[in-house]
Amino acid sequence: MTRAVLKFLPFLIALALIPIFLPGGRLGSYYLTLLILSVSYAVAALGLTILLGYSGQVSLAQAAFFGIGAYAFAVLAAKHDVPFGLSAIAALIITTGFGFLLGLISLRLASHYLALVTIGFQIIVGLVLNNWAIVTGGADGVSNIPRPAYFGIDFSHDHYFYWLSIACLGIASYLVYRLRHSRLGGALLALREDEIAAASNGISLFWTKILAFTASATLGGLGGILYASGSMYISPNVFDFNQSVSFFAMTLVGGQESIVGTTLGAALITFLPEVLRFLHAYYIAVYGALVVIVILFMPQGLYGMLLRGIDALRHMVFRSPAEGAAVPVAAQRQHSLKRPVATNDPILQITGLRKHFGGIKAVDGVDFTICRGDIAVLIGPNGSGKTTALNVLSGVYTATAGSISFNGTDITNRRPAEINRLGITRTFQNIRLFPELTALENVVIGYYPKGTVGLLGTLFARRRGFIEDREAAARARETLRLLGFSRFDIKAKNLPYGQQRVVEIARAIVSGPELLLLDEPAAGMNREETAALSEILYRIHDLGLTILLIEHDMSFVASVATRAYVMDFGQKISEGTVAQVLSDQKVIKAYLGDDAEYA
Ligand SMILES: Nc1ncnc2c1ncn2[C@@H]1O[C@H](COP(=O)(O)OP(=O)(O)OP(=O)(O)O)[C@@H](O)[C@H]1O
Repeated sequence: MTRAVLKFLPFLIALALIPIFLPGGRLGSYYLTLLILSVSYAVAALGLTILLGYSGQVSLAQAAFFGIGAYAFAVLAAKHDVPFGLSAIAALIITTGFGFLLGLISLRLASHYLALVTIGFQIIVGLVLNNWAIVTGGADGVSNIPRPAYFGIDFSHDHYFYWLSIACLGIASYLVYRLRHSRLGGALLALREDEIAAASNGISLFWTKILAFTASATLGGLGGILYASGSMYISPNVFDFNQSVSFFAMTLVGGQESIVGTTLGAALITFLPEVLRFLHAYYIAVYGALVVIVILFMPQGLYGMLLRGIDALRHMVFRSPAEGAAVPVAAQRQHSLKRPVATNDPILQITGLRKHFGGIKAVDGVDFTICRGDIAVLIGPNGSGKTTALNVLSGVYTATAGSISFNGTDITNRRPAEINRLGITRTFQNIRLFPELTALENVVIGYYPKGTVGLLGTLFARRRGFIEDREAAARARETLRLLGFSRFDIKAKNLPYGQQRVVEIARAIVSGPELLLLDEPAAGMNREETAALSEILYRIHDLGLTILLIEHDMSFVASVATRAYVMDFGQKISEGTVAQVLSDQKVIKAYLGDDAEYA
């Protein structure tokens, strides 16, 4: 709380003081009206900060939610004399419901398809507002929208209403901040960075997308209520597609991930046309060009640029201490390097597994059993179906036929997040870290399935959320240190390849799974890094994990594996110890083809 308050309070106080400096007379009250509007826009644009900035979902329908909130409130309060508070709550519920609907649609679509659907939604809402005249008043709109009177304060006075709007903005900012710095916020960011990796780390794509859309719609609705009550009159043209583009621009120009940036963006987009009015007919063109320039050349928005400038200045004045260096695992206490002993207790049983892509039989009737305590390796020539098998195991692909049983539970064709929660985690052949997040944040997201605090807890039960977040961060640090890594605060995309692999493994084991699937963990590593990796595998194994890995590096395989399975053309062709399978004629033939006899 204190951190959020310290962050926003000075900014909100500065906003609240603005009316004191406005000129008197009609000009002053005109600017005050614009300020009230810009605060209502800022609240709605904060919805896009969640949806676009955090979760990466593109929506051009924020004006629709703004409109639904405004109209639902105005119709109830002005036409049916429902008390202000009740009308506002009902309007928020209705808007959230529409957000849920759009969220459901978004589950099947992404990027430009999703953007198109949101435009369609925006247009439908515009048409309804215009044509459902009996309820919305059609083109005439709704007038005489009330303002509240609470605690003996009559908010029909513009100054008071402005301060009420600032209070709403403060509450909205606080809630968005809390969401961002919680495990649900981590899930939103993970969704933005990489959906497959997010799902494989136990994050439900369904609920996370629904959360992003409903939270965004609720804030859109709240902005609409403030707008309707602030201007006391609404008509459909305010809530059209152009306004949705304006919300988009406010979020991008200010800085799509920044709460303060979005608020400043809203003010800028509201006031810029006024500042440019001296350009007469050309002002729209110049206004458009300025917005395009900011979006093109300042991807983090104006506020992001400002913060970077301040950061650069601070670096120049006070040189920052050197970043924590990586501690090479090999340089740490050496593990006993005792080859792990496998048991005969099956943990994973695969029976008749097939995965066909049209005519390609990538996996074609494979059976194998992994026992608790195994470090099992899946080898085979390129294109033999190993990664496909792993993808089916982890729920990334659905099986064409066959069954997979984990600890006696049938997990065939379950979703990746469910499989993760049952205790199977994985890494990917082409590392799938969340590139814009730090190493620590990546690993914290791996701990997501262990968290219990939901949305209400995140927003209102601060203590529980705080304790869980602290525990997740502690576990993430501990896991990274166990793997000899200490560059917690470096963005994943800036780490060298070998260290990215280590972070990905840490992310996969932080939640304490039973079975770890590794897809070519040694790929792209030099000899030293590969040696460190075997040490890492032993440490992980020591934690009680069973490991199944795909690997091409035979000396690495020979040094770590307790059991090996060989695939060729989608089928299992050999099974046994590494030495046994490597001397199997079928395996030699699969690798060397017709040269096998000669070899
Ligand atoms: N999504 C997909 N759509 C169509 N074909 C696919 C798909 N994924 C894999 N395949 C095909 O399935 C076969 C097996 O591929 P897979 O990646 O599983 O092999 P692999 O043994 O992991 O190879 P490598 O060792 O090179 O990674 C290949 O012919 C590949 O082209």
